[in-house]
Amino acid sequence: MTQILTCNDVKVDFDGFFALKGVDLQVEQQEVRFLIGPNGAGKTTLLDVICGKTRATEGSVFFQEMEGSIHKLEEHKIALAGIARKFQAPSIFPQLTVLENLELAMKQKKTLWHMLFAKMDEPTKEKIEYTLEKINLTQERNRLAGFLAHGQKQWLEIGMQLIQDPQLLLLDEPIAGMSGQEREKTGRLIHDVSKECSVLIVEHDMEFVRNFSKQVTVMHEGKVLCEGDMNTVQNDERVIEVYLGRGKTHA
Ligand SMILES: Nc1ncnc2c1ncn2[C@@H]1O[C@H](COP(=O)(O)OP(=O)(O)OP(=O)(O)O)[C@@H](O)[C@H]1O
Repeated sequence: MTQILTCNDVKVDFDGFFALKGVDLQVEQQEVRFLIGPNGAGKTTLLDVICGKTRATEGSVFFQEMEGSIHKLEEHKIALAGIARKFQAPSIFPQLTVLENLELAMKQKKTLWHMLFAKMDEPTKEKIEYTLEKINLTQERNRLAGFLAHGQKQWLEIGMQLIQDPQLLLLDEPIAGMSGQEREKTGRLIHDVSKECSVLIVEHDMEFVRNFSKQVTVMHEGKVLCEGDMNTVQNDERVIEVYLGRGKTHA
């Protein structure tokens, strides 16, 4: 398998407080990687570094075949290079339909001329149909996004990222607030997505991780504590200590 992302010794210093103290992480092509760990472990900060929202103080982040580390690139350049980030709060346009939201997301990569004057060509239409199908919203295409159920809004947002053809999708607690059925559908969607792009997910819900993970990376106090399948990490003494040692029982 080819690596798509390599983080080497990534450190983040917030005015003297090191949120990341030297993180090494590799993600392979078509991999779904879960990132877990107690509150404050540095999971979100790591996603922020990868997408360019936060600057690493030290270390490097290599993406695909790109020359040099991407950690000094601006956020929009990293997005253009193929790293998409879905934040916890949906950023869909509630007053537009599902279809219009996807059209808008697709146009983000185009020129101003295209955005204003170009009609949707056949490949664009096909792409939108394909994405609608993938995120399970074909039937909802003409509904205003604001009226969608919570889970559907999250899927639309994932669709708006996917339509821009990322090679790596970063998700921060994608199932927060979802019903059991929505979680199940989201898990399947993520695995479906991974056929086309790698997915790195921060998640606290251990049942979801257990059900949908292959490889899990556990972070603790700004470092990677251990890696492996869920069975391996759950039985790792260090992991038991950081979860149970702090009175947490959900690992
Ligand atoms: N902008 C910032 N300035 C100062 N400290 C920060 C900043 N952002 C995060 N931190 C601190 O860095 C540490 C890591 O935070 P981070 O949000 O990455 O952890 P996390 O593992 O995602 O936690 P959670 O699971 O609670 O979301 C925390 O102690 C947090 O308070």
